[in-house]
Amino acid sequence: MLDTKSILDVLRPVQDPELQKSLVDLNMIRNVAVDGGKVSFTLVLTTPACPLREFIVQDCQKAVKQLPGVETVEVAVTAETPQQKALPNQQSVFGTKNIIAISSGKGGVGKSTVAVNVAVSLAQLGAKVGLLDADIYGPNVPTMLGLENVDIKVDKGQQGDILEPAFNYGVKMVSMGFLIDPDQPVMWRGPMLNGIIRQFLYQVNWGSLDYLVVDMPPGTGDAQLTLAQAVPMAGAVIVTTPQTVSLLDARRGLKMFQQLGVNVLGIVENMSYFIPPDLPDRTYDLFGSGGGEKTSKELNVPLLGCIPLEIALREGGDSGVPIVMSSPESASAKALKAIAQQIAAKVSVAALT
Ligand SMILES: Nc1ncnc2c1ncn2[C@@H]1O[C@H](COP(=O)(O)OP(=O)(O)OP(=O)(O)O)[C@@H](O)[C@H]1O
Repeated sequence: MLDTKSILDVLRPVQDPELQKSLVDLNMIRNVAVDGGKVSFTLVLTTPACPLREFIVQDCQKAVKQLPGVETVEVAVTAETPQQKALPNQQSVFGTKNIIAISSGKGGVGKSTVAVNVAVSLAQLGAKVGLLDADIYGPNVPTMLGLENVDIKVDKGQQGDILEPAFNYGVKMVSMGFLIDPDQPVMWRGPMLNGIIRQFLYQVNWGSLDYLVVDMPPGTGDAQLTLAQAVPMAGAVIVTTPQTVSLLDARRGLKMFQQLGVNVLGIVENMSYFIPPDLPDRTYDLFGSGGGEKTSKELNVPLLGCIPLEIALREGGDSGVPIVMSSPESASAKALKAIAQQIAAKVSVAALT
């Protein structure tokens, strides 16, 4: 007989491919209903950006259709992102489930480009997303998000000033660029960093967020230390280019996060190959190839993806319309979206294991 129990029994062997556990045991199958031959249930994923969504739905449908008498299987998909737990000396950001640092050993490798496009991709996929631009030396996130000339509002709260984040493309954002005078010499900025990062974590009206993406300053310095000590980090992503120097710097960054006890989610190789706009079928390895893959194998961390060098990606940054918005079908937008999904999946696995 078709009933809730028989449906759950047949779904029990279906596993979440990342967590390698039964969907039923993980409480990811809910609201099972049977109406004659019509079966329906809700699949609750661990991230709205799940890269394997279709695959899991198909697995579920296949399993239920084995039962005699089943005519149709309707699967409603939702998500509940798990929350990263704080260590005893850390203070979580109220309402924020996961903090992800986007870092690089060296400047100019495309760290902000990755941070912005990953944040917008996650929002496009239905996640609640914040972006904290902590890059004190080159805070270019406001330009890339089309928020260059916004005035941020400050609310006088009982516990001090609370900043209202700027907002575009589904992403809430604050930037060092809002607080520092662009003409101020860079050497005066370092000592302010710790205080501003804390202010950006705890005195911004972030609301509820699945992911707070942090665009870190390049290198291995104070910002990384402040963040790792203050808040529970879901993980760090290291952006690099295929050049040898850049990869060496990436290795250093990776070791630093590992020493700070921060889970390194993986490496992103940017500017992997060049796609000429007039010859989109041709690609050129301008900086050599395979470096990211080699480093990921050597250091035993995943390669989350490779992004081509594309003129439209730079133009998207300059014009304030990220490429995942303006040209979602371009090679770099597809790579960035897939990277965002990989990051989200790895964050959920880390929180649940
Ligand atoms: N794959 C790419 N294709 C084309 N242009 C790119 C690509 N990645 C980054 N760029 C461009 O390179 C420049 C530097 O990128 P970005 O600002 O993201 O680097 P960064 O590592 O954050 O630098 P900084 O250290 O100054 O913060 C930008 O103009 C950006 O648009």
